[in-house]
Amino acid sequence: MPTPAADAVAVEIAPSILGADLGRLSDEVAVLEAAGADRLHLDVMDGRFVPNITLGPDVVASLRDRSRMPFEAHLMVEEPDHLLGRFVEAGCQRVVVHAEACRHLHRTLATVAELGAQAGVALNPATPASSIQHVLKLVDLVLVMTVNPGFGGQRHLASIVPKVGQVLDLADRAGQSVQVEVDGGIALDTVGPVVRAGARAVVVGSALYRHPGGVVAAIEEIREAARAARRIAGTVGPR
Ligand SMILES: O=C(CO)[C@H](O)[C@H](O)COP(=O)(O)O
Ligand SMILES: [Fe+2]
Repeated sequence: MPTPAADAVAVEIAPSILGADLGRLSDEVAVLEAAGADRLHLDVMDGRFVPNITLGPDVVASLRDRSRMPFEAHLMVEEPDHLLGRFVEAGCQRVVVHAEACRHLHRTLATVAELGAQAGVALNPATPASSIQHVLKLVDLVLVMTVNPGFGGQRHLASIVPKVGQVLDLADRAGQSVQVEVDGGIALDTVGPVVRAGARAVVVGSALYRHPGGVVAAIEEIREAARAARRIAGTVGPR
């Protein structure tokens, strides 16, 4: 299997641990790393922005010592400014905040960069691509949500997928380069359209843990389906 970096049609796979056995979290992370995950997607929920509570920076810090994968924190947190430093110190290379959760989005993203991490911005299904036009120069990643955030295992909203192309068009016109990652209900049957729309990374949660062959087989199959979708689309350039 070619390494993603050497593979012109690679799509990065970022497992979400939401579907894992959280009582064995560090073992589950080790399995994902051994399975070839490109980075770990850490879903942080505050019980306010979304109706669920998950993990905080102390849990991330203890996982950091046990894994060499890049960590990406997806902060589903209302007004997250006070937590940005905690997640960077805990070892997150990228911090993704929700456009809808930040009163001063530009300032929040600039703070992430000042803290030395890569900044990402996430969009709820109802939030248009145009709402982040003014911050595209501050982010390296746009996370397009294809579920309403808050829970793993929800049905993928295929109607939101065209937003991937809309974000990429906006970035092109602004002369900015961003990666679009799609999060929500990604599985073998949903990964193709999001990749053909231009996504170059996908978050995968419950599909990994539902697969009868286990996490390794699930990552392998979804990675191959994503590569096939890129080949079919004939889009092996940056998009
Ligand atoms: O941000 C999220 C939910 O808010 C999760 O990353 C996402 O839902 C992953 O789980 P699944 O693949 O099961 O949808
Ligand atoms: Fe997520």
